[in-house]
Amino acid sequence: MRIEWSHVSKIFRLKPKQKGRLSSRIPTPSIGLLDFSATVRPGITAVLGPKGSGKSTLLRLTAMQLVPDDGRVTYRSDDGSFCIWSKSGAAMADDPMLTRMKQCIGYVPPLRKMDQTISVEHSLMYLAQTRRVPNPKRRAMELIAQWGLGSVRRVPLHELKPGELKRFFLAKSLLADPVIWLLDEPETGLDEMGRILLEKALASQPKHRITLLATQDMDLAEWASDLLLMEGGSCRRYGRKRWLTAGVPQGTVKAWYEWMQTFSQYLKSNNMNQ
Ligand SMILES: Nc1ncnc2c1ncn2[C@@H]1O[C@H](COP(=O)(O)OP(=O)(O)OP(=O)(O)O)[C@@H](O)[C@H]1O
Repeated sequence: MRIEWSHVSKIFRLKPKQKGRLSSRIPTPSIGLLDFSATVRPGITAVLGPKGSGKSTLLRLTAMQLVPDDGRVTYRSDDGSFCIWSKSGAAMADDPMLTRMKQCIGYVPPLRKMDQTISVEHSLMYLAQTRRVPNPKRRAMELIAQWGLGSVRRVPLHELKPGELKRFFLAKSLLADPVIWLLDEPETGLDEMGRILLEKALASQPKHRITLLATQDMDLAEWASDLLLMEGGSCRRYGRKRWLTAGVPQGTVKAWYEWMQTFSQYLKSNNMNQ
């Protein structure tokens, strides 16, 4: 499997606020992605970049939760078959190829509150059934054990502590054993046990899986095989971690990332002075 993004753009248009109310005047555009092109292969790709550089937009779009304004995402299988997510593709909402592809994607959103009264166990079993996972009860129990949720399996989702909820989201994203695993800042709200279990899952991930790990945590990014650096909604750099980090004396993702940011700031200030 490969994921190819070709000239993908996503612009959010927010109505400007006026005296605390939404005005009907011209909306302010905000760049989510701008002419983003890249291709990723199986392995773990750390998606890095400053706040607002488009990491979450890239993941939500790849999870088919957002529709691109322009360009397309191609999910290309090893047998030559492919599936395209684009504005025109999204119009065919019940396309069986897209539905099948969506089932191959596990997405972990940034931490958010849940007001659901369903228990951890029932929620996982129900979701496994709706996704037609074989033997839903067994799969739910496997994930409860894998993510250390045994003691809270009968607890309603709205009563979970943030760390437990994060582990629940991680478990849920893996229900259908996804070929594509999208993690949006998984470190946020994660407890100590969750951190250990997440690192274990990254270390033992199946060879065919593509994991996109959007993170601000440079230690977590060390688990990646590839690095993708974003800036202003575009791909600034993509490549093997070992080659990119070989260019900095410390040889770490943190040092490479800081060096790239210094370089960016230098270029920006140089352009402003011209
Ligand atoms: N739903 C939305 N409505 C309006 N603007 C949005 C929306 N989602 C993202 N944006 C804007 O798009 C840009 C990219 O945001 P995005 O969240 O993708 O960046 P990010 O790199 O994930 O940032 P962070 O590290 O803060 O999560 C930002 O300017 C953001 O304000």
